[in-house]
Amino acid sequence: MPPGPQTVAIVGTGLIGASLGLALRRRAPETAVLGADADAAHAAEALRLGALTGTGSTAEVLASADLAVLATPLDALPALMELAAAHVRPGALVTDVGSVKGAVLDAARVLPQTVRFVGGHPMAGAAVGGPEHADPLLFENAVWALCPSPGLGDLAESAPEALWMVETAGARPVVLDADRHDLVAATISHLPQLLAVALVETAAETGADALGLAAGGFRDMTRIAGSPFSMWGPILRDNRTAVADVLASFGDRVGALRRSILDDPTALASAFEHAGQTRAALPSSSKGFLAPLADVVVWADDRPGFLHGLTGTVAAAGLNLKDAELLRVRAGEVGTFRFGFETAADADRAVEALTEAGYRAERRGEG
Ligand SMILES: NC(=O)C1=CN([C@@H]2O[C@H](COP(=O)(O)OP(=O)(O)OC[C@H]3O[C@@H](n4cnc5c(N)ncnc54)[C@H](O)[C@@H]3O)[C@@H](O)[C@H]2O)C=CC1
Ligand SMILES: O=C(O)C(=O)Cc1ccc(O)cc1
Repeated sequence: MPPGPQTVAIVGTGLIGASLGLALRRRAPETAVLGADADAAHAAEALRLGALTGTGSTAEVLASADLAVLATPLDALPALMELAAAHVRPGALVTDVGSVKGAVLDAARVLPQTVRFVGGHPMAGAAVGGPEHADPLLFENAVWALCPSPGLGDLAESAPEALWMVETAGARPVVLDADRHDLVAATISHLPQLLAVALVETAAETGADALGLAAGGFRDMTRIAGSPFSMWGPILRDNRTAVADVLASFGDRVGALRRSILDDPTALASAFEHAGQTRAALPSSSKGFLAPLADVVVWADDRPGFLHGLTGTVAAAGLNLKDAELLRVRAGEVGTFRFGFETAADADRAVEALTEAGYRAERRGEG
């Protein structure tokens, strides 16, 4: 891992900022992490949770930083770039966590030549904001997109602090250009957010009885429908061109599905088959699209302490759980858990230890 900075400043200590602080404090306790927030209660809460080693005004923390992370909603960034231009020390690196990158790289042009900027976007989050929902493991195994300013070249040479931050947070850096990032984010993040909203609105328009009948599929597809507009409004504004293009292509696809439902069952079947194959090829066990983890599936028992015993067995075998997911559960019925391990050997050992302890556990997938 590249060497870390002495002092990190996090401006905006909400969900993402405080989660990053918690992860850095855990993995790099020698690094000072200073925080500032327009809402003093958020900075105080992040400090109380142990995500920060100190707090100060935005200008103060920016002036102390070797690495400054802007973790506010997107609409605050242009003014914060001006503040960073006035206060960040020469030689320091500035980054952000915003969900759109082209507009942020434009705003970063006010930084002086002596201050480097790399746009960042962790591909992990939650539908609720605020430091009270912070989680040190939020970024574990997630992809973290990095979009360097023009002229920076290889980040390992020009901005190792950015790679250090991502890796220390437990995430996997993916370097790409801002335009490509914004088109991909429009497709795999901004479109799904809009579809979740549209699905709920469509069902609500059909009537309360429709929502009452909704099953797991509707729930899965609409989990993010309630994400805060205070975050999504600026995202959709800053990425409106790419989002409008992606919505138009999606509209064409919906139109084609409608035509094939009415007159072309073969085309409909082939769309299902192609989508099924494409979806199956996604590594289910990593949060992003990089190297998959090795999976173990464990059948749940409806008894108190089940999960505690399960994770205890894995820990007692000296194995490091990288990811966990409840796969199927309905009220009053048992489900299955998927556990992800870094290597196939770890996953095999977990199956052995769990089976010995009386659980039904199996390896899944080829990983
Ligand atoms: N929540 C999510 O799932 C993800 C969010 N992001 C991006 O991260 C950014 C932050 O999101 P969250 O942490 O979820 O939001 P949040 O609402 O939990 O935190 C934002 C914090 O910034 C503070 N703030 C607002 N304006 C400020 C200013 N001018 N100066 C200092 N502090 C200010 C707020 O008081 C709040 O504490 C957004 O730009 C979003 O695009 C990226 C990936 C995932
Ligand atoms: O909760 C989820 O599944 C998300 O997809 C969260 C999320 C929201 C915004 C981003 O820019 C990145 C990730």
